[in-house]
Amino acid sequence: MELDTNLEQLILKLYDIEGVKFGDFKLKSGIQSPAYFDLRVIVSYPALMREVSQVLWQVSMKAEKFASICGVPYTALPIASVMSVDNDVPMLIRRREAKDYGTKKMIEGKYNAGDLCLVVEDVVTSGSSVFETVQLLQEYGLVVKDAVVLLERQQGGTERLRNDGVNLHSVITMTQLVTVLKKHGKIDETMYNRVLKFVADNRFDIPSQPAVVGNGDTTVKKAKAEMTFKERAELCKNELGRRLFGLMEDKQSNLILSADLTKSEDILKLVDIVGSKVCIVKTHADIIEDFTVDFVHKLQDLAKKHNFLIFEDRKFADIGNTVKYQYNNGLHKIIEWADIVNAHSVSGPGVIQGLQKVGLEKGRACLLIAEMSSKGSLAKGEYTKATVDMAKTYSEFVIGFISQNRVCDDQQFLYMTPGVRLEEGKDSLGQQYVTPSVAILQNKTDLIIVGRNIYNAEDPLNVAEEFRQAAYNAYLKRIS
Ligand SMILES: O=c1ccn([C@@H]2O[C@H](COP(=O)(O)O)[C@@H](O)[C@H]2O)c(=O)[nH]1
Repeated sequence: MELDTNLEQLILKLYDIEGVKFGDFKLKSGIQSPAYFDLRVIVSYPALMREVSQVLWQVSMKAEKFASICGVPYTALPIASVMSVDNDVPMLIRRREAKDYGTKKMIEGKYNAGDLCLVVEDVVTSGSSVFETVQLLQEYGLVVKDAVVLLERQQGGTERLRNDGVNLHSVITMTQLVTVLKKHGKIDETMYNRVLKFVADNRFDIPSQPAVVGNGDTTVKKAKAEMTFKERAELCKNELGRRLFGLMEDKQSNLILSADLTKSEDILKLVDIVGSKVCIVKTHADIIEDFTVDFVHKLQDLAKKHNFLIFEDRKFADIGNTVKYQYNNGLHKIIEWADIVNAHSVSGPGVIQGLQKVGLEKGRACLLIAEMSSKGSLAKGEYTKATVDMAKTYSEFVIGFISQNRVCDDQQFLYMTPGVRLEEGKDSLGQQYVTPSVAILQNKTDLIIVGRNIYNAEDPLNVAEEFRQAAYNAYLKRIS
């Protein structure tokens, strides 16, 4: 569809302020994209901010009459504020994290249960950010039927939201954007085609056919896209793995606490606080300054009390004979207390053979590191594929992967994702973060691993509960 001149001018302005860029960009999902949008920059251009708010307001006229509007944090927050003030419509603020004092409300502002609220967003790709906000508003009794977005990337967001009962009204589509920029000589034909191909090749479509998953004895048993954790337990060849699948569903938790503290007392205190919210507690024994057998016993007592498994994130990576000793002997005697350990596949299958030689008879299980969350990780492509093949060969002991994505379509395995925070971002040492919904809904992994965001929180219990809900609700949504 052709755009009117005002929208053409708006697109050119967004390009001029570098809100829209072309080249090679790594998206939060790890995918390489030829186009990148950073509309946060609009706050530095008040006239453009007003223009964007006005076009979004115009498109909101297609929505059912609403009582309030709510911007998806953060970029759409100031946009929604301008729409609210200019059009005298009340606004609600969605918090990213609950305050640990006062009301602890995640939605701020005045509203009544049953009020219709319009959601405002700057860019939609899969629709997951809009949907997270919709879900939260619904939890507070609000009703959402419509959302408006400045730029729809045409990667399936509109369809996914429609499937969730939300009509998305967009001002500009990706096709319209690149058509205008090509027409005005801002991008050439090659980039135009690259972007459109990227969009077509990277859609987050709702599965319309029953998925054909796995092979041989792990084939899906019923005509639906995704099996439940309990159903998948039946496919798992390791008893501890089966227990974990069941535990996740019984406890309604696919949250792993990464208890990366250096004093045993601090770890035990933290684990006792959040133990009821997690299905696994992950340790790094070699960072604990006062590691003792007594600490291990206390941790095991807490595991019984709160019903979670213990995962020592040892990342074995040597030849089979050496890892066998590292697992069984030494100061930490990991085999004695860790239900689960993990290994890099870099040294070949010998690492699994060495570990399973001592681990299997004790009822232990192992994860392979198929991908890492850190920037520049070499665990990708052929390495990841070879890791998956190894896991399939040793699936009596290997119950899944540490990975950022569902690295294979085999539902006997569990996919566990580190680098998860309530907001996307990174730390200063290469760690990269996605949100629980990106991990579970978009990248289709099963469990999230969270460290600093929980143990550094003033109220770890509250934050752990927030992660638990976000991750488990995302799983429920995926299987529904
Ligand atoms: O690819 C990987 C593999 C392991 N980790 C571990 O997970 C936690 C993450 O901690 P945050 O504080 O939430 O960043 C940590 O123990 C890492 O060693 C990972 O981050 N990425």
